[in-house]
Amino acid sequence: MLLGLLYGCVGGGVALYSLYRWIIPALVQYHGGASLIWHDEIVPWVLDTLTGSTRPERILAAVQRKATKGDARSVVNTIDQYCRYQEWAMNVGDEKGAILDSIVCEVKPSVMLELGTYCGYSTVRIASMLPPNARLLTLEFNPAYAAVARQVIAWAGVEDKVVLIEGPSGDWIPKMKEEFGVTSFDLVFLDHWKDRYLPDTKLMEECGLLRTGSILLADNVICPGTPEYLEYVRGSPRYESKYFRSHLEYTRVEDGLEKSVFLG
Ligand SMILES: C[S@@+](CC[C@H](N)C(=O)[O-])C[C@H]1O[C@@H](n2cnc3c(N)ncnc32)[C@H](O)[C@@H]1O
Ligand SMILES: [Mg+2]
Repeated sequence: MLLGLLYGCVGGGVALYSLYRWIIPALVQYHGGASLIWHDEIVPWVLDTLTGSTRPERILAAVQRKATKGDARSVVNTIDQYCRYQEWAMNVGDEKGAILDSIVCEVKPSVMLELGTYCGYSTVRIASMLPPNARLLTLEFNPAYAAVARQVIAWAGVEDKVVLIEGPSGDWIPKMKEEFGVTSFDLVFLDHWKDRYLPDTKLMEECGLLRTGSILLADNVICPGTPEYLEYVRGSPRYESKYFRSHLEYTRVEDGLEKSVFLG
């Protein structure tokens, strides 16, 4: 009787763990909405409750445990490993990250803006590809995320190239020229909340932060999706726009990056 109860408990535990670890992730990996609900709401809630820590804190701990200090690639690889096999997170990720790398290499920006830092994954990725003397300004309005990002950026040894600005994009974009001496951005990586892509693009235009040839690179244009932004850059004579098909970070759900050249 007691043995039966024990087997029942162990069996139930194994079944629950398998469901959490393999079965549900396999079922949701091709569906954008289901993937985001599972990975971005249910799993973090469970893990936050069980561990008393937050996902950015766990990502930072993985970096401190596994990544080589001063080695940006090792930091990027450590976060990718953690987020692919342990816990999903909203970094641009390895697959779209390779496209981001190639565009940064091609543009060789002197001054670049990133909207949405989160834990600093893409910040480190971009900063490690920048030419000498280039600057990356990155904006994050969540102070807890910014605190983690500062430590990740320092661990990667790229802090000399990065200016992390805390606050909402709508407040900071109009102050970029006077506060940071920016003339215009060579490249802008848009990866903050999706409903801000279009208003912030228009704000950058109004503030004269885009010059002929400036490039906007927007993440997640399919999942979660930015339909108004896509309609704008694809329909406006002021932009020449191209889609790079890929997948939502760490899943098989379709997503991609939109590269838009500002024509003036
Ligand atoms: C998808 S995550 C960024 C991921 C990061 N670029 C990467 O790939 O590693 C989006 C981040 O943007 C921040 N954010 C959203 N809207 C913002 C805004 N209007 N101003 C500043 N930060 C914002 C969120 O707090 C979140 O950390
Ligand atoms: Mg993204």
